[in-house]
Amino acid sequence: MQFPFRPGMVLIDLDGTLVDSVPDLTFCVDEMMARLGRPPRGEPAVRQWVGNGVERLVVRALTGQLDGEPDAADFERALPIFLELYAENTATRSVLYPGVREGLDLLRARGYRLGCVTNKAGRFTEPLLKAVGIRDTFELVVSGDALPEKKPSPLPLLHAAKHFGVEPTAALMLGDSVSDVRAARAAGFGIICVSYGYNHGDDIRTAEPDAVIDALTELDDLLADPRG
Ligand SMILES: O=C(O)COP(=O)(O)O
Ligand SMILES: [Mg+2]
Repeated sequence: MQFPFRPGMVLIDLDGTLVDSVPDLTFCVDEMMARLGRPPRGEPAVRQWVGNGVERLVVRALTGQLDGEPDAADFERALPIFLELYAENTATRSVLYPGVREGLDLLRARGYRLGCVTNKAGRFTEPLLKAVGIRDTFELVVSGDALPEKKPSPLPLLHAAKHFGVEPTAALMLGDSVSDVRAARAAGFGIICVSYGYNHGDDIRTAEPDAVIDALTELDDLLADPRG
C-alpha cells in the first residue's frame, strides 16, 4: 500500500482500537466465575482473550485457555450469567483510548465515510458506542452477530464495502488484532493497526499490517487530505 493513502471509506474495529473495554469485560468474567464458584481470571488474562466475540470469551474464561473447549453444561450455565452482567456493565469502566476522538474528528473533517466493524454482539455494540459518545461518527455499524460470519472472515468488510459502494481495493480497515488483518487481507482491503490494543498477547507487527500506529492521530500523515 502506498502512503498517503486515499481510501473511499474507513472501517474501524471497536474493542482494543477505539475503546479499552477490558476493565468491564474483566469485571464480568470474574463476577461470572464467582457466581459459578470458581476463581477469578484477572485483567491480564482477559486482555489476551478479547476479540473473537462474547461466546469465545466465556469459553476462554471457563477453560483458562485461548483455544480450549469447555464442558457443554458449564458453558450453557455460564453464558447467560455473563450476558446479564455485561448488559449492566457495557460502559461502566470502558473508555476511549487517547487520541481516538481527535483521530475520528480528523477523518470526519477530511470527509471520509466511516463504519465500525466489530465482533462484539449488537446488543452491546450500540450502547457502548453511544455511552462513549461516538455512535454518530459511523454511517454504518456491523456487529459480530449481524452476519453469518465474523472477522477473520472478510464477510463483514465486504458487506460494508457494498453498502458504501466502494471497491475493496479502495477501502481501509483499522484494527488491533490478527483477525482484523486476516479479514482485511481476505477482503482485499488495506489494513492499518494500532499498537496498543489486544492481540492475544502478541505484537501486532508479526501479522504484517500495512502500517502500525501508536494513536489514531497518526493517520494525519498516512491518509491523504482530499481537501488538498
Ligand atoms: O471480541 C469482541 O467481543 C469484540 O472484538 P472487536 O471489537 O475487537 O472485534
Ligand atoms: Mg479489536
